[in-house]
Amino acid sequence: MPSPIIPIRTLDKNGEEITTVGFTRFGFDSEVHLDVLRSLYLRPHYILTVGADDSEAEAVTKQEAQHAKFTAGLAAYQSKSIFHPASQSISYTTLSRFPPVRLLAPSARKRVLVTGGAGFVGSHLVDRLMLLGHEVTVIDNFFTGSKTTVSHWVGHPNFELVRHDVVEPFMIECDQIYHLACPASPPHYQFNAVKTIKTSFMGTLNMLGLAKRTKARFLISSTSEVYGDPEVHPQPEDYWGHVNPIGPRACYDEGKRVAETLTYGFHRQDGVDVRVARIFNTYGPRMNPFDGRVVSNFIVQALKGEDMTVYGDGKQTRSFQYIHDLIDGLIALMNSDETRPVNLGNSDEFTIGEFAELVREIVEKVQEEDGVKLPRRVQIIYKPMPTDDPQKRRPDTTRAKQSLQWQPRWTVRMGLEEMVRYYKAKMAEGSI
Ligand SMILES: O=c1ccn([C@@H]2O[C@H](COP(=O)(O)OP(=O)(O)O[C@H]3OC[C@@H](O)[C@H](O)[C@H]3O)[C@@H](O)[C@H]2O)c(=O)[nH]1
Repeated sequence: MPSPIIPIRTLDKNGEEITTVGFTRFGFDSEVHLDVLRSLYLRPHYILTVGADDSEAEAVTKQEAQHAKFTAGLAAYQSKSIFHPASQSISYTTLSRFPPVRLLAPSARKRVLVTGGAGFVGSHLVDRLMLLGHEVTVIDNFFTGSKTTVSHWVGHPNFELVRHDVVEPFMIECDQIYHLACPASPPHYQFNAVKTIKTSFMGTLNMLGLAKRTKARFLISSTSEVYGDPEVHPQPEDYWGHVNPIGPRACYDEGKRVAETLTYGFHRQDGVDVRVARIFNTYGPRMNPFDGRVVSNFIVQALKGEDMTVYGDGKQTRSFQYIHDLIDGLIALMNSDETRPVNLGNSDEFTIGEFAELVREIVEKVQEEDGVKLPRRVQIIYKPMPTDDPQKRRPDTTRAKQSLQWQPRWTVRMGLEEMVRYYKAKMAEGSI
């Protein structure tokens, strides 16, 4: 894989530079250059909009010049978008070349189904699997996912995108199933609680049925929410949890709990080869800026100069993991022999109040680097605490370390900086 140069230095928790993500483990090579991955999601945030006096051609020329400056000659594998404020419209161009993918021997190439593959986590998994040379089919109902997250692969011979809702059966021949489909942000999953439970239960039932027939290995994305408002801290996998079965979060918490129960039912009864990832709070580029979760809310608020909304007194805690660490963990788990549930999360724990201050500081730093003058410092304001909001959360990742030799590498600061740059680009193109 060529290693193009993008002038961003990312240091891991030990101060070592991160140039690649992934690793060879359990006979599966998941390593790709970070710069190649970035070229799929990180647009230069200097995207120009068409000015009142600019023709579209002039705007494109200006945009290309800025683009070349930022990427130092690297082809960014994304369609270009040009925002026209006067008509509130956006023009997309098509890609002239797909990102280069590894050439694998047919015996090494896997046919992988990713449900929810146009979502935040799914699209990053798709990028990785595609760059590694596998054949990927995405099914998504686009309730919270978006075609734009995978549009750079549409038309590629190794890729297929299908609009499909997992509550209906789906037939395909495949070797591995990453079952990620389900809204994950509290406002989204509470929007239609019955549909969320249906998705968790019937979607998982359908995908397990498919795994049984095809003998594909099945991985489900479960969640730290199965621990509810935990009485044990940090949370190991053998903690059974503390969930309110009739509260507003139950559609998701109990939905995922029953999905895990189904998964182990098929495993014991039918010998389906299963993997269960309990994912803790994760953030990164392509997270829907309006999905209502804390990281996207805080960054968007700070970038727009609006007050940052802390719910409750801000003393509740969360531990935030960067998307690339999660994808490393998911791929390692899928290819390992570990059939027990595995926590995937970062153990760097923050109170939400502290986290708001950190996000504000990072947004200010990036704005300063870009020469943006802020009219005033954004304020942190307090709003009512949502019902049943867990008071603390931090993963015990001993099992992931022992079984997968996996530990998060990204510092929260590094991940946040990248996400701020991503959202700046989104704002520049008018989509935030
Ligand atoms: O604007 C906001 C948004 C959220 N918050 C608070 O920040 C904390 C984190 O909230 P989020 O909505 O980001 O996420 P939660 O931890 O509640 O749920 C998440 O848990 C793990 C995943 O499986 C799911 O993606 C999601 O359900 C909560 O205490 C919430 O009340 C704010 O203070 N302000």
